Amino acid sequence: MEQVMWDGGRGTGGGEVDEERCPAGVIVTLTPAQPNSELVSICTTTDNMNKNFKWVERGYGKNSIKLLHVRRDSAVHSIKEFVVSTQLTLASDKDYIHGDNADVVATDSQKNTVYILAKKHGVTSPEDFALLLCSHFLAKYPHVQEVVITVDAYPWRRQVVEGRAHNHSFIYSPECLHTCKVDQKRGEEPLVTTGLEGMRVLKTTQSAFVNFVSDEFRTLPDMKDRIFSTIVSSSWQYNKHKGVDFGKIWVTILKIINDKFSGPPDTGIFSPSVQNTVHLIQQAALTDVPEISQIKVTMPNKHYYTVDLSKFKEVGSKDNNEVFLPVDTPSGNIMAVLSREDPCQVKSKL
Ligand SMILES: O=c1[nH]c(=O)c2[nH]c(=O)[nH]c2[nH]1
Repeated sequence: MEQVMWDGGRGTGGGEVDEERCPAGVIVTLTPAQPNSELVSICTTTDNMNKNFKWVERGYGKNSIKLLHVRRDSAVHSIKEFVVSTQLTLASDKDYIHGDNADVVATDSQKNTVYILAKKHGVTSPEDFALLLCSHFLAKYPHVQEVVITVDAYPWRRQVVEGRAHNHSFIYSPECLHTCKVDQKRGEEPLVTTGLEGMRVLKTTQSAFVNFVSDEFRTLPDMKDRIFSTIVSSSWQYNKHKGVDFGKIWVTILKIINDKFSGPPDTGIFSPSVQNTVHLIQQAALTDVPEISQIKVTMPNKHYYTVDLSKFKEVGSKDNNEVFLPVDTPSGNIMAVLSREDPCQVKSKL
């Protein structure tokens, strides 16, 4: 679609079409003048998209569709609370170019589909529900070219009361969120990406950062023993989707992150840098989980600075390694994406 930003109202009293500046054969929409701003008009062509332009991406859907599903097939109930977003890309672009809605599956209908499929098929993992939605939209609407579904799962856990798992009571345990995205193009296999977000952890020792660039810009001293705190986010791509136990793999990767950050309970694990901890996690995940082809890990370095108490007589003579100032921003931001050199090698082993 060709849009020409045009100041047609300037100096004309507003709202009048300037024939010279807006070429013939175009529809002119005059937007009302904003207070204290110049009148801006938009010229929209009725022809096909300007040949000088091409689509990079287009799609439409409903975001943040909230859903609680309760399984009640016995006295023991189970719940899943999801926030689902849908996005369809149609084979034709006539909706964008001409405003022709004949092929448009309304975002409202997309939202209804989420509830209807949850009722008909139930809900197991976020990934399986996203895969179900993708295959439904592609099968039902032959003119849909691509479907992208994202699901964020809320961290509900069954309550334990008097040492026993409760039949129908749950507690919100926001240790971290389970997210996922499934992207399926017509005629292709779905690409499943799972994520883990917002896992805030802190350890009080077994972390150092020394021997980094020393020049006129450096003020940070070598730190042989420091607090290490971060909010881990991670996402990994699957190289298959059939027969995968997504829930089990999510727990496996959560455990790897915990193991490589915390280490054994008595001794911990030494971290010479956030970068190295990120890499240890990625290496272990790609080694232990053959179903994934790559993994991204992001670890902001949430700084805790030692408070300078040296001027205070009562405590000044003693080293302070107990009282710290938590610093919200800025934080260091360390990330890496690690992939298999040859994803086919692992596929053949599966
Ligand atoms: O583990 C760290 N990596 C860095 O790159 C860095 N930079 C910094 O100021 N502190 C740290 N810590």
